[in-house]
Amino acid sequence: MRIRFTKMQGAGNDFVVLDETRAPLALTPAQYRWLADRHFGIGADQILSVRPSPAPGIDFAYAIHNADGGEVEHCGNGARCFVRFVRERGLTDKATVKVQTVNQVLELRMLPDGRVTVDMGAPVFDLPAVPFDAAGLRPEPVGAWQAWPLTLPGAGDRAAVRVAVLSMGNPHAVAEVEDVDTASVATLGPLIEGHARFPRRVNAGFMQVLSRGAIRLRVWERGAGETLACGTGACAAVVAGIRLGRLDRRVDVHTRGGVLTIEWAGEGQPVLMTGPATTVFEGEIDVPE
Ligand SMILES: N[C@@H](CCC[C@H](N)C(=O)O)C(=O)O
Repeated sequence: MRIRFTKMQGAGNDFVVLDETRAPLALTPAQYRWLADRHFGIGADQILSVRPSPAPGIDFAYAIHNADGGEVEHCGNGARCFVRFVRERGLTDKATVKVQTVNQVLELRMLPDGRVTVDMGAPVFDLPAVPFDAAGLRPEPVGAWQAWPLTLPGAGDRAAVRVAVLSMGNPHAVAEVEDVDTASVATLGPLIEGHARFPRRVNAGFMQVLSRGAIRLRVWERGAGETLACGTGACAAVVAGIRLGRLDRRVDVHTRGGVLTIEWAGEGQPVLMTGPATTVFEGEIDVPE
C-alpha cells in the first residue's frame, strides 16, 4: 500500500503525520512500528493520524501511536505539529482549532510568530486514574505535595528513586535530579517506564531545576525511549515542580531539542504549553502489508 506522509518535528520530537480526513488507512500496530523505524521505515517517535471531525464544534480528531505501535492518549509536541499540518495542507484556515483525542478535546492556537499554544487540559492527581498503584507505599512529603519512593530492581546502586506521579491525559513520573547531563536516563528510564506500580507503563521525566522560572528536562517516553523533547512531560514536570514548591507558575523548559514555555494557574486549571512546530519534508512510501 502506497501512502503520502509529512515528516514534522516539535522541539526535536519527531512525527510522521498522515492525512486520514478523506479515508481511513487502517494501519496495523506492525505498520505503525515499521513507519517509525529509523532504519527500515521513515523514522519517528510517534505517528499522528489526522481524522475528520467527530462532532459539531470540533474541527478534527487525531490518533497518536508511539514508535512501538501502541496507541496513546496525548502528545503535546504532536498537538502543535497537528495544527500546523491542517493549516499548511489547507484543511482549515482557522487560527484556533479544536481537536478530539482519545480522551479529551484540545484547543490549539497559532501565534503570529509561528509558534503554537496548546490548552493541554487540567492535570490529574488521582492515583488510580494515572494509573499508579500506591498500595502499601508511604509517600514522602515535599513542599505542599508528595513524592513516592520506587525501588528499581536491577538498578544496582541507583536502586531507588523518588517520583511525583500525575496524569496529563497520559501517565507521568517525574524525578528531580542534580544534573540532567549525568542523570542515568537510559538505565533508570526503562525501569521506571515498566515498573509494576504503573499498570499502563509511564513516561519518566528527569528534571533539573535551574531557577523558579527555568528547568532542564529529559524524558524517557513510554513506547518510544528517550526523545529530544516531550510536551506532556514538560507540562507534568512543571506542574510537579509547582506543587512541590520549587517553581513559579510560568516556566521555560529547556529540552535537548528546544525550549517549551509552560504556564499553570493552579488546581483545576488547564496547563498551557507554547512551542515550535516545523514541517521537515513530505513524501510517499510503500508500506509492507
Ligand atoms: N512526545 C509526546 C508524548 C507521546 C506519548 C507518550 N510517549 C506516551 O506514551 O504517553 C509529547 O510531546 O507529549
